[in-house]
Amino acid sequence: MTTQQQASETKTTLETRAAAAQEVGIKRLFANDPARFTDFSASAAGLLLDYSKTAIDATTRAALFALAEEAEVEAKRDSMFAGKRINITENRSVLHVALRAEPADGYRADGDPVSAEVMDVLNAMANFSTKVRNGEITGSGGDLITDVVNIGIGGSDLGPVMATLALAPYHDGPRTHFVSNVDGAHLADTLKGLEPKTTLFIIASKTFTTIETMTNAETARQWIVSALGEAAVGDHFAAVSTALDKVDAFGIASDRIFGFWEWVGGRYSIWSAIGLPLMLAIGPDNFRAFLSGAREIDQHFKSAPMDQNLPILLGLVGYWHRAMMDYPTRAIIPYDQRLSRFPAYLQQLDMESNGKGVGLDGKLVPISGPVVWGEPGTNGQHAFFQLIHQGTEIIPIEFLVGARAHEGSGMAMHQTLLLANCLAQSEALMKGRSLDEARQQLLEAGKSADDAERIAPHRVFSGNRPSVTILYAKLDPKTLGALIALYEHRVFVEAQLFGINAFDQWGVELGKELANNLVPVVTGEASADDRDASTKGLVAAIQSLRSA
Ligand SMILES: O=P(O)(O)OC[C@H]1O[C@](O)(CO)[C@@H](O)[C@@H]1O
Repeated sequence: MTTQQQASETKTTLETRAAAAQEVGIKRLFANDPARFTDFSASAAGLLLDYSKTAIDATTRAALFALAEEAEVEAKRDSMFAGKRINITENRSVLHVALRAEPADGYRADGDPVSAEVMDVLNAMANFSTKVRNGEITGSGGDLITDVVNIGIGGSDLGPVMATLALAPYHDGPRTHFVSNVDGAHLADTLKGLEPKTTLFIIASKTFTTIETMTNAETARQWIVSALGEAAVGDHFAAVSTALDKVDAFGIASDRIFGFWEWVGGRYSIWSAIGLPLMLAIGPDNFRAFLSGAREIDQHFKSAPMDQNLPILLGLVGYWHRAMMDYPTRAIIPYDQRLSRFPAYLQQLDMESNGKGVGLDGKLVPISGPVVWGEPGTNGQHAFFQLIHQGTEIIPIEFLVGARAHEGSGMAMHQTLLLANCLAQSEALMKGRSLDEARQQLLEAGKSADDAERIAPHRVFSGNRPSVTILYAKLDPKTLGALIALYEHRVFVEAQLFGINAFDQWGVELGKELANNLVPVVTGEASADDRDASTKGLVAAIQSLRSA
């Protein structure tokens, strides 16, 4: 059979299985296979992935593995790990895995070893963090640094925000704050209650040109200068960037500049010096544990056979739901309050990687990544789970939950209720409630036959709604590292199946260009006459409101 014939057969099989899945549903799969949980789950690096509550059966899974073979997922994975320039539109390697590697792993960016420089930066971060945490490095007046303000946006913000919150139980350093929006409210509200003499700013920007970050950095600089004088700037700023020349121009001392490399994408950079606020909060040892969890997933992704390979399995599940079942979104629902910013983090990781319309060949692609959204459980149950259970749109859910809490036995009931609700939601989505069951329940509750008949249809749950559950023991640094790396590689697997480049982000450019042109229009220095009628009308309305 030729490659084309094989691909065509795989496509036909998957389409047939998708049609069948609409009919057969998920419930029936459990009835037919009592061992379904064992057959459709896999574990690695302390993570258990249960994908049995999806409509994927053995035939479908075999076809998905064939699809991965045809898309050369494993070979392309090996190219990424080998430091090949797989980011073809920016002609760059993609080597965020090198940031959490051990020297012996021997990663090379386009042939050049990278381990030594990675270790140098990690050690410099550890040295700086230790001294800030123990008071050897102080503010300009000798005061202990009690508050760190990270100024960055996108990948220079979302990862540190998410990870710092996720690892709150491990904080034993300065308090951390994060400013990202150019809206003055963000910096103003953050600085309220902070003391210039005990505050350290980290200016985090891969390019050191992002207008939001540079505007916030300049205002923060003025806040320090007006309180402590120009000479104090050096003691109250550090910087993280690849653009070392631009940082130097800002006036930050070289021993407070932590670099990273072009082969680290912004949304893949939490492992780099972008993670400095996290290291300041939890200390170098916990940060290294965080890195080790991600490395464990890297080693697993590189070597595990497909049917045990968590990133490949999760990628195939994602592709099945997006491309074959035609579900436009997926919801990330952590039953872990400290992962409350994980959905927002994954929005950039996933949607800035796979939200593309053009493939590696420069031609339009028929389909690409889903809309990613989510909020923690149990809160989601009191907000949008109505639609998830009874709406006309099917939304695949990805539940994340830890078996153990950080809180002591005095709060054991909290974790029990959290776990019970997480399990109940995925069971309810799969099993649903039939019309007969709804009617019977109403009768048993004392409703008249007429009322039961009238109300029952409203209380039916279709069931057969897919979810996966990722279970871990406890949300500690190693587990968080593994979880993030799992999702990074899952995005990579889906990108190969969509046939797109996951590592550029040209789609963010047009808005930035137009914003720069509109600044003088908003200030009134330039006319809006050549803009479209909507923009013109809005500018006029803004100006009249601003002058009221
Ligand atoms: O770290 P920088 O260069 O300021 O960029 C911030 C963010 O802006 C983007 O370039 C576009 O959103 C992201 O990819 C990046 O994480």
